[in-house]
Amino acid sequence: MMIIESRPPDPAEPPDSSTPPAVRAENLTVVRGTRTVLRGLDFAVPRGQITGLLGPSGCGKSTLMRSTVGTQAKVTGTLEVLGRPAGDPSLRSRIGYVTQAPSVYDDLTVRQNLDYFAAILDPGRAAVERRHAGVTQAIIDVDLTSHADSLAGNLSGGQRSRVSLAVALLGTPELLVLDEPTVGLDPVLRRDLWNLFHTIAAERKATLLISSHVMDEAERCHRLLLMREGQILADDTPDALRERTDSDTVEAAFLHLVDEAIAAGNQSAAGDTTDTDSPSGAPRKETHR
Ligand SMILES: Nc1ncnc2c1ncn2[C@@H]1O[C@H](COP(=O)(O)OP(=O)(O)OP(=O)(O)O)[C@@H](O)[C@H]1O
Repeated sequence: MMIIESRPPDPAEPPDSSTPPAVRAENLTVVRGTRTVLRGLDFAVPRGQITGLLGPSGCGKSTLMRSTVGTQAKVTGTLEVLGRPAGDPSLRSRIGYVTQAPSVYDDLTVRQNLDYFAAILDPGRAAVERRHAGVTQAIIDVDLTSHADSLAGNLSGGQRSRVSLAVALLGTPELLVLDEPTVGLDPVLRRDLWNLFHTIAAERKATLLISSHVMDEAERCHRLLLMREGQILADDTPDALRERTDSDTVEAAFLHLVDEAIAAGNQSAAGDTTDTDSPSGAPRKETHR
């Protein structure tokens, strides 16, 4: 694998305005239990780029991802994915999704895990060779060739995460939704995975939506959705965010935006006591394009 730079390479191509964005949300609202977890979000995720979804634990990142892949209940508002309503059956083979917990069978080897999922995606005897080639390529992509015949149960946490990622890469999906794929990994593995994400975006022209609560990973994304308490604080490039907030890092920019949101919330609370929907008094959203 190549060495990653701390700044992301340019996207393969500028976003094509004639095709709809990979994800488009308007007034996206999600209720879980008795709580409104996502609060009227508006955003667009452009195609062919890496968009980072960043925010503190519990702010709603996984909920937004589950909504995008169609596994979340009680979703209202508009949510379009690759030009179709989220959850549309036609999207199943076009999206790869990796949850936070690696979903692999411990009693199967790496290759057997992939063979199993490949057979579901692309069944039939006629597809044997195509499946074999796809599985071999996915194992190479995640750098697990030397462990292809190891039982998944005997792998390290990072290696198991990469098996999950390899499963998501089968079938060359147009959109990859990765929920905290680097959590718990050492710095070298994190760097290698980010290299892989950039290769996937550049060579396959795929769109990647990647969540993280590690702010230094933000610098590796083409665009960022910064979230806090179920709302979007900012939707912009890392450069634009740093510039706009006069900050050296995305982390400092994020803190600046949080302070701004709290100050604006305090002001509106002082002037208007009727809006009790926002738990921290933060504004409903601030979307910058
Ligand atoms: N089944 C549920 N019922 C009620 N509330 C829930 C449920 N699942 C999650 N929540 C709440 O929804 C909010 C958003 O959760 P979510 O998992 O989307 O956050 P997150 O940003 O992905 O967090 P993390 O980074 O820790 O994974 C949290 O406050 C959480 O407590």
